[in-house]
Amino acid sequence: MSQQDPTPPDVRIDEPAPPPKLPRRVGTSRVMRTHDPEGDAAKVAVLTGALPWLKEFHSHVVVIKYGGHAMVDDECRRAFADDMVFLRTCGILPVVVHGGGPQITEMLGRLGIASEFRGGLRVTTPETIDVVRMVLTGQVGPDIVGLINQHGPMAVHLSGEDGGLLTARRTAAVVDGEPVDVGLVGDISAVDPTPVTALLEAGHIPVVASVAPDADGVVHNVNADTAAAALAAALGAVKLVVLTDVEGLYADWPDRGSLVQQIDARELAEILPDLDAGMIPKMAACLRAVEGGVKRATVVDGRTPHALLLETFTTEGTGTMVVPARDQKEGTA
Ligand SMILES: Nc1ncnc2c1ncn2[C@@H]1O[C@H](COP(=O)(O)OP(=O)(O)O)[C@@H](O)[C@H]1O
Ligand SMILES: CC(=O)N[C@@H](CCC(=O)OP(=O)(O)O)C(=O)O
Repeated sequence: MSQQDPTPPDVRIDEPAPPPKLPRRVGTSRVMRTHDPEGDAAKVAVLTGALPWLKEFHSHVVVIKYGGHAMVDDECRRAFADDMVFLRTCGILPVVVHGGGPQITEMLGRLGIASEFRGGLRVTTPETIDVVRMVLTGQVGPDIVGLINQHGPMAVHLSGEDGGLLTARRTAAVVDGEPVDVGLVGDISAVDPTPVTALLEAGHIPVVASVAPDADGVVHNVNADTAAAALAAALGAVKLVVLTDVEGLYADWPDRGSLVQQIDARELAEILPDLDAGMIPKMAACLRAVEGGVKRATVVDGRTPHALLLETFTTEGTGTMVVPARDQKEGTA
């Protein structure tokens, strides 16, 4: 080291040493934080803005239809599970009805069976129903339960076959206004909500697969939107949220230029016959729920993590909301 350079070799004067890392809250150590009044005000606004909705939904059932197309990636699936636990922890009673259309199609493909849809419903042969039942009750449902239960043993899976929950009646698809036979596909003719209410009372989050026996015990494939709507009405749910792979209902499909924010049951009934395949069972389900006494039914983009929280706890919401027609609202007020 020269006389002109008094700096000891182990000290670098050009890069100041980083400040010591302080634990945020340990004993009496000081806690450092950046002063950010605007950021804090925004956080407070979000929290206080949620209050009316927490009050509105507290102790009420909210049915969430979780579509197979919304189970896109691990982040979304984890966010969905977090949201269910969030609702339950807030004192809201979430009931999940799940689909699994893409997962069924994938399994059928692996087994060399082609998938065909008519009017948004899967053509279901006796061979197909076995796969539908296996995928929904043996794969998709338990996967959802597993994710939720990473927070604690809350979720319990059941299907429409369990405890007499759902009874199906064979139904046809509607294509160009005409009924078309699609095999072992059912609509819901009866709901006995007891198995679900018992789970809710025990503090659980019921997760329901949409297969159901008819009056003779023959298992039918029920579109999950349809099952969710029937269950929401039977449970007296305050809200139905349908998570899918699109932002909501577009008035100008397939251009996606104009998303419908809110539509009432009467307007929806008018446009329903003109909708395209995937949206028919979905919007018919929203209509059925609202006509069955559910105050609002919303179609939300499940590919956006936590879209459900945004929809539930903000006044602006997100997606497309179906509300009762004005005279229906007055009649039920
Ligand atoms: N008017 C519309 N607005 C939005 N999406 C529509 C419309 N008409 C048809 N669709 C289609 O419906 C699909 C949603 O239905 P589907 O694929 O059955 O969903 P899921 O699997 O969630 O039940 C959308 O991805 C879109 O391709
Ligand atoms: C009759 C009918 O179409 N049943 C559906 C049931 C699953 C479902 O509805 O799944 P998504 O919600 O993911 O579409 C099917 O077989 O695909």
